Amino acid sequence: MEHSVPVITIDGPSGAGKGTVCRLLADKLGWEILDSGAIYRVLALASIHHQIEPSDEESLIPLAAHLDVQFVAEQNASKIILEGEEVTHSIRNEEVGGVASKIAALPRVREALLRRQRAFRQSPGLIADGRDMGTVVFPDATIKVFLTASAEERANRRFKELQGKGHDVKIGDLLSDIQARDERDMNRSVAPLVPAEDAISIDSTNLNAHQVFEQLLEVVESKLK
Ligand SMILES: Nc1ncnc2c1ncn2[C@@H]1O[C@H](COP(=O)(O)OP(=O)(O)O)[C@@H](O)[C@H]1O
Ligand SMILES: Nc1ccn([C@@H]2O[C@H](COP(=O)(O)OP(=O)(O)O)[C@@H](O)[C@H]2O)c(=O)n1
Repeated sequence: MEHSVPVITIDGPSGAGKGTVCRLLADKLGWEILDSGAIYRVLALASIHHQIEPSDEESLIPLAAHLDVQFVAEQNASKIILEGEEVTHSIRNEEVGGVASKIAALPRVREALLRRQRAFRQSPGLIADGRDMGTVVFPDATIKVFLTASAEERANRRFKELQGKGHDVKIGDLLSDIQARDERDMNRSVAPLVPAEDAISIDSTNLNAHQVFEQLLEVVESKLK
């Protein structure tokens, strides 16, 4: 049965600019956002707090199924609360990203998070950011986008972002973290990072965020007409 609430999926690797373009599009259309990566990151942080190893699928499944997380909408962003504690910023480091991508390779953990992700589909529409939004979570999405950029450019973007926040980071370390995460995300057996067959691909290596948004908006406006 066709779902009446439209979804735009934006999948791609770390640092491609998905979050940035999702926010611009959500502002423009007045739609909700699903940051699915944040759910995997919150689960990763919860596993660290509870001292559960990323390979311990049996313990991670109930943790995923009962994850006590809230996304509280604020004016410009959304605040993320895990077990009563604000984790909006603490989930954003590379350690948590690395654990998230290990946990995300476990099929039954992904399964346990499916319903929670689909519940974000609410009127007037949803923009879903992740790795498998168009392939697995919302296969019937109205518009599917696969956003990429070279690994070097993505590492460079993260470098600038983290430096801007006062973190002492090395670009070489960021590049190897990104490459390790790409490798795991693309080669896992379940919901690997691949473009959906019906996705539109955009390579943002030589485009700024505004140019990517303009390209996307053209596609969206012609499809939603
Ligand atoms: N097209 C672009 N060109 C340059 N920098 C970008 C572009 N899109 C996003 N950025 C910056 O790159 C970093 C990563 O973007 P983000 O949206 O978080 O990527 P993702 O959600 O795909 O991991 C951020 O600091 C963001 O401001
Ligand atoms: N839909 C999704 C979203 C994230 N993930 C996993 O969660 C990790 C963190 O996702 P993220 O979107 O926050 O990562 P960044 O792109 O922000 O670096 C990814 O490396 C994936 O392994 C996933 O498997 N499926």
